[in-house]
Amino acid sequence: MSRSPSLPERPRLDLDPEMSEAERLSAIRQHFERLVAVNDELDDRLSEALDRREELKDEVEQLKDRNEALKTSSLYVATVEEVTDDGVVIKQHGNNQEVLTDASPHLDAEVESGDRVAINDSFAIQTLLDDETDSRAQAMEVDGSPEVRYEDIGGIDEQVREVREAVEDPLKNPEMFEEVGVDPPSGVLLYGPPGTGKTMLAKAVANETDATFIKMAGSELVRKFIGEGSRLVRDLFELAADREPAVIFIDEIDAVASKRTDSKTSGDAEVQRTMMQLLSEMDGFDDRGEIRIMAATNRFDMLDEAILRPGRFDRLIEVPKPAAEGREKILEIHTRDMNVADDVDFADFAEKLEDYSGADIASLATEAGMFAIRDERTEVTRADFEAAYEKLESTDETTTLPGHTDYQY
Ligand SMILES: Nc1ncnc2c1ncn2[C@@H]1O[C@H](COP(=O)(O)OP(=O)(O)OP(=O)(O)O)[C@@H](O)[C@H]1O
Repeated sequence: MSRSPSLPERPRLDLDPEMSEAERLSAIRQHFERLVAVNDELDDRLSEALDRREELKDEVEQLKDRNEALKTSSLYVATVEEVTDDGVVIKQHGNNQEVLTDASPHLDAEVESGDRVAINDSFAIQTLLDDETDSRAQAMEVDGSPEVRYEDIGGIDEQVREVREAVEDPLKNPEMFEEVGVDPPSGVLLYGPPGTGKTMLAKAVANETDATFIKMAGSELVRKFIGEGSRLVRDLFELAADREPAVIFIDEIDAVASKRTDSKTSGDAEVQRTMMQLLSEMDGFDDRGEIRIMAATNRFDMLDEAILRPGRFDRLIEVPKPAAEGREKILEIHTRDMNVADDVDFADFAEKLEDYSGADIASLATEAGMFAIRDERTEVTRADFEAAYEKLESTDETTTLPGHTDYQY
């Protein structure tokens, strides 16, 4: 930081009593001239300082305006194509329009070709965004060979059968559908309470068909920047086309496909645009080859009917919480690798796990194992399962777990 130069030294008047009248007059005159010079210099400094203060004030105002603009207006996402002497060429996401524009002065030196940027209504670059590949990688989970198998899923055999028919058969035997002359379902929507195995079903079917599993959370599609959600949807389908056979799985689809609300905020409009992009990708689905699309929701009641039309999510599969027999099966699955004592009767124990989801049962089994470990035992006993049950039930009184919440679906 630069320091302001030190102030000029204050002139001193030294009058010697020995001096003649004329000498004293001359000394006083010189002192007066020095005082005037110092005064002039101080005047200059003062006016410089005042100018600087005005400049800083302007800068503060500009920063305030920019801050306000960033806070209140929606920004669009674009990629920098080229930095030229005449300005910066950007390409907007969403409509691919190229525009010659400028960066805000504070970004001028930083903008480089290939950067992802946020632009305002007049196309001026406002912010440099994170690397796109990072944000895409965050938004999508890609698994070349998911480990879940059908045998790992308990209590929902009928749903497994339906998913196999709607997703696996068209991937494995497309010619059968052609010969018979029926179109396989375009998209499969799994709906039901959380933790019932919807994601597992999608992973298992991808595993069984040697397909790449590509998961995107609906909440990730609801992005801050205009054009980003629809761009991610396009990326999702492009990635699936590169990796086919592939199973696309959109979790929490209600985040992008809820019934239209009356409010007209720019955020809602953006969600709407993202949903439109999703619908248009699905409508062009016939030519997409070996890609199957699945989605899941806990909020079936909230869905916009547009996504349920034929050619879109036209196969609905309800995945409920398991009944007692299913709960027993899930208990067995999650204790497969455990050393369970002979006094444990899963059929009996499953009876009391009324309203437990598969995920609740998975945590109960882990919890029972933890009780044995704490006790330094290698065998998990009936008492451990009872203790785990008591623990989860008491947690339930203060939180919403295990899944005793009323979900509307
Ligand atoms: N039917 C089931 N059989 C065996 N394990 C299950 C079952 N359902 C859930 N689980 C266990 O719960 C975990 C979470 O399940 P999953 O992610 O498939 O649920 P989900 O229905 O997709 O939930 P959400 O709606 O919260 O995404 C699984 O990894 C598994 O351990």
